[in-house]
Order: sequence, then structure tokens, then C-alpha cells
Amino acid sequence: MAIEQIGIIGAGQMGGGIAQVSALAGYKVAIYDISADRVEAGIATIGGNMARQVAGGKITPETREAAMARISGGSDMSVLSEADLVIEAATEDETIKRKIYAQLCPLLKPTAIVATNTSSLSITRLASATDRPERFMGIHFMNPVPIMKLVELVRGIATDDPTFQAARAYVTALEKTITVSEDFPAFIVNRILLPMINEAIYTLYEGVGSVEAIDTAMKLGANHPMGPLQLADFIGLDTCLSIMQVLYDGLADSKYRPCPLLVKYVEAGWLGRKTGRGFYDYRGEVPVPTR
Ligand SMILES: CC(=O)CC(=O)SCCNC(=O)CCNC(=O)[C@H](O)C(C)(C)COP(=O)(O)OP(=O)(O)OC[C@H]1O[C@@H](n2cnc3c(N)ncnc32)[C@H](O)[C@@H]1OP(=O)(O)O
Ligand SMILES: NC(=O)C1=CN([C@@H]2O[C@H](COP(=O)(O)OP(=O)(O)OC[C@H]3O[C@@H](n4cnc5c(N)ncnc54)[C@H](OP(=O)(O)O)[C@@H]3O)[C@@H](O)[C@H]2O)C=CC1
Repeated sequence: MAIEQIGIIGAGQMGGGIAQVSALAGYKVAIYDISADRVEAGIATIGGNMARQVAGGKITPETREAAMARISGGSDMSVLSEADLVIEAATEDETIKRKIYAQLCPLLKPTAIVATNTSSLSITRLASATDRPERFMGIHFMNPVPIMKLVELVRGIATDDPTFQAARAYVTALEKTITVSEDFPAFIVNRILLPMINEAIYTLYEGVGSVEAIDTAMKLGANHPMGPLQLADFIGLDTCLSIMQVLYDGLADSKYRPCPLLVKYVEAGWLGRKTGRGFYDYRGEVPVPTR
């Protein structure tokens, strides 16, 4: 089926990024979040990010204006009722996602496809919380969406071929590269990346190195664009912890045990950049390590 309108659930960093690239590729986009303020702030951030793209010569001011005009949103879920493809990018919590699908499905066109941007959760299990498991799958973008080239596509056990092909056509129109992953905990990228980040947090926890030493070591010693603790703050420590918990529970192997220090940061509400504090404190002019 042809996809023209995209619905996005969650106006956070991922929902905003997916809305941005979709609107720039010519799709009409409706964003839903629980609070109208959150939707407004999300759309303002997209405007700011597109302004950076204009300043960098990546897009013209006219392209930005036309893309912004294709984006709308609200805190009433009915804003998604005309969507051909809804991409859920709400908090990485299975209970939240299941509640969203229960509310969403009755509002949708029968032909609409529902996708999740989950970082780790079982696509098959999430599909079973919808009225359309055959038209449900994982479309997993990477952060920051406008920059990262990769999108993982993940079928659930019931996903049908037209759904998979429609998702493939949509991601191709965004000029992203696709990898296909089987439906196992955290798929490919996060199965490999998150244990590395968790190990960096253990390295800090055990006093092997400071925040700065660990990040400098991996930036200059392994040529990573960001140090693992900087990247954890960028992803969001709540999301990192959820992914480790899904790996630990789903694969039943103690090597995935979330570091207690990661748990402590999340319990403190120090979730990284999005809350102003994580392994670094972002509230001043330059990020300052918190340990
Ligand atoms: C958790 C999951 O489920 C899966 C995941 O996503 S895991 C996380 C995967 N992501 C990563 O590993 C990211 C690692 N980090 C990087 O690749 C880089 O540090 C980075 C691309 C994020 C930033 O690169 P940088 O060179 O340090 O920063 P910066 O100069 O600010 O940005 C580079 C360019 O991207 C642009 N940019 C960054 N974020 C942007 C956004 N949201 N929208 C538009 N443009 C953006 C900047 O404007 C800049 O453009 P110019 O080159 O034209 O100036
Ligand atoms: N961060 C990353 O690097 C990546 C994350 N992902 C996945 O994308 C999804 C979103 O992550 P991310 O954008 O980082 O998270 P954020 O915390 O930035 O955004 C999540 C958004 O969902 C909203 N939300 C919470 N509950 C509901 C609800 N019931 N209905 C609608 N919206 C809701 C939140 O609102 P409020 O703030 O008010 O709670 C927030 O605006 C997660 O599944 C995550 O695993 C995938 C790839 C990369």
C-alpha cells in the first residue's frame, strides 16, 4: 500500500527526529504525545534542527518551510486517525507501549500499519497487544535520526510481506540504509552496543578510570565519535537501563546484568542530556563529569 501520511507517537528525541526526516522526504506528519506542551516543544526542536541544516547548507530555507508546514500534532490521539503508517516512539516501557496500542487501534484506518521504534522489546509480543499483528513490525531508527544512516527492520512472527515491503519503501524514501534483524532482544545494534556501554559503566563503578578517562580512552583509543558514557547520556540512561534489563531477562545470561551505578543514576532521575544531568552535568556552559 502507498504510504502518504505518517503518525508519530512520542514527541521526544526519536519521535522528533523521525518526524523531521519524514517531513523532509515529503510525507505529511502528525505527532501525538500525552501533553500538548510536549508536542509544541517537539515541533520547536525540529524547527531548530532544520535551521541547523539550513545553516550548514544541507537544505534551503524554502525546503525547511515546506517540511515544517507538513508537520502538525496534538495531545488528542485522533490526530493519528488518517495515518497510513504510525510509528510509536514513546518511552521504552512495555506497559506504556501496550496501553498506547489499546487506545490507538480503534482510531486507525483498517489498512494502517503500526510500527514501533523500540530499542529492544519483542516485536512479536508488542504485536499481540494490537488488533493487527500482521500489519505490525519494528522500524528501529538510530539517534540522531537526521544524521545516522542505518535503520533496522524487524518482523514479528505474524508480520505479512506487504507490510514489510511498505516499511522498506518508506525507509528507502528517507535515503537510509536498511539492515534486517530477527526478533531477538535488542536486535543487532543494541545487542552489541549496550553491553559495551554497560561495561564502560562497570569500569567507572569499579574505579578503573574516571568519566573523562573512560571517554577519552574510547574516543582516541578506539576512534569512537563519542565516549561510551557521553553516548549513554545521549541515548538516555533510562533507555540504556531498559535495554540492559530486556537483554538480561530475555537471554537469561548474567553477562547482561545492568551495572548498579546505572540503576542508581536512573533512580536519581539523572537520565543524561534530556534531564540536564547524567554522567555529565549539562547545566553550565560546558559538560562537567559528575564522577
Ligand atoms: C539506543 C538505540 O536504540 C540505538 C541508537 O541510536 S544507539 C546511538 C547511535 N548513535 C551514535 O552512536 C552516535 C555517535 N555520535 C556521533 O556519531 C556524533 O558524535 C554525532 C553525529 C552525534 C555528532 O557529531 P559531531 O561532529 O560531534 O557534532 P556536530 O558537529 O554537532 O554534528 C555534526 C553534524 O550533524 C548535524 N546534526 C546533529 N544533530 C542533528 C539533528 N538532530 N538534526 C539535524 N542535524 C543535526 C549538525 O548540525 C552537524 O552538521 P554540519 O556538519 O553541517 O555542521
Ligand atoms: N534514545 C535513543 O538513542 C533511541 C531510542 N529509541 C527508542 O525510541 C523510543 C523513544 O525514545 P526517546 O525518544 O529517546 O525517549 P524520550 O524520553 O526522549 O521520548 C519519549 C516520549 O514519549 C512520551 N510518552 C511517554 N508516555 C507516553 C504515552 N503514553 N503516550 C504518548 N507519548 C508518551 C514522553 O513524554 P514524557 O516526557 O512526558 O514522559 C516523551 O515525550 C524508545 O522506545 C526508545 O527505546 C530507539 C533508537 C534510539
